[in-house]
Amino acid sequence: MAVEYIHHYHPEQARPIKKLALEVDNIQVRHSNRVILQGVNLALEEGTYACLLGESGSGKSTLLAAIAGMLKPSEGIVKLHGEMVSSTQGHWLAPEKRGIGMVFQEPALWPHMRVLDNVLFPLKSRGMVPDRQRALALLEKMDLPAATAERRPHELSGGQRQRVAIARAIIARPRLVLLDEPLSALDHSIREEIRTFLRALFREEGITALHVTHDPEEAFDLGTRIGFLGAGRLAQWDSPEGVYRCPATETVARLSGPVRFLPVMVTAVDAGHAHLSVSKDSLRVPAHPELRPGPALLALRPEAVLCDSESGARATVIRAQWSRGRYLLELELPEGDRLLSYSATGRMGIRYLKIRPEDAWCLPPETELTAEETS
Ligand SMILES: Nc1ncnc2c1ncn2[C@@H]1O[C@H](COP(=O)(O)OP(=O)(O)OP(=O)(O)O)[C@@H](O)[C@H]1O
Repeated sequence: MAVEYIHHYHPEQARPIKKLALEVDNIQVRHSNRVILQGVNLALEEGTYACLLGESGSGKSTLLAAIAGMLKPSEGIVKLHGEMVSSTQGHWLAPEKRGIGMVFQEPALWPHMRVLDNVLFPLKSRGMVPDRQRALALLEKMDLPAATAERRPHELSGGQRQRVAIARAIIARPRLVLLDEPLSALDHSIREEIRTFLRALFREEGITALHVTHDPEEAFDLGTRIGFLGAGRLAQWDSPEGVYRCPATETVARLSGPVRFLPVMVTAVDAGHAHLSVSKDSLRVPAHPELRPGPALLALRPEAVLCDSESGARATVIRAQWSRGRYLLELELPEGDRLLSYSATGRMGIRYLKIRPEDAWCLPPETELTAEETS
């Protein structure tokens, strides 16, 4: 799937040009002769909040480490705001000079310092003026009033400590903020609360962010761009809608929300659509650009399957789960394939299904590659 780069200016285009805050070009990382990342390209426009999803061990943290300068890639380049900070031709900017703010799963605050001094630490350590007013304003925006600024980290809750860590990461107006699973150790309600702060504060400050998470809800809530790493490669880099509606692979589809797959035979492909049949119905559905006639997978989100019809393919409800004001049903077709659908009722038993072709997506069967095989 094509990686999106800056859209060059064209007089007819109303879209303003934005500068690139980060360019990663053809990065390869090896550990003990094992390829961890292979040919990864991505570009972040200034002010973008991008989220990176991927299965455990797919190389997400390794990519952040390569961008931050905590490891040297064996191939490829990294540029920050147009400046080459890492290349195999000898460019190398030390991590502390890259102007990157970092937030990890654990806040890692200095226990002996007051909250205010923790937030001011990046300024002091770089010999910059410790801007107390800015620190207090950032804490205030994170709903941490002045009295909290006087406390020590152990006198705060886990969610408050992570908000302090976020304020510390942005105090020095970094060129880029990397967040590695920053909310994973927190309760659901606290995660939602901090997401609200992150969204508002990062937009207000115009900060560019790359946020690694394993939680699709978090990625879709925060990300204006979403990337997927699989076996050390970037499988997709797209808008949230693009990822959800047109996933590049079966794994991306699974990791980006509820979905089931039907094995189908594509008889023809025209103008980005595949012709196929499901339960004797002929369908023309949007298709992956690399799809060819032959065996394929039909990816069906719950929205693509209507189950309250009077007629259609017969299926049995095998599970009904109350989900945000409606039921998410799992239905089994006579051949044993399973689909998901939303319904106003959780009634078990027989339903008749219809597929909404415009909400379906046809993609080639996945060929699983491991990072080692790609080397
Ligand atoms: N220093 C290292 N030496 C050897 N192998 C490493 C090293 N660091 C990471 N790896 C391996 O690289 C692969 C990718 O690790 P990484 O932590 O980047 O994955 P991840 O996608 O962030 O995983 P998770 O979601 O579980 O945190 C893993 O197989 C890991 O064991």
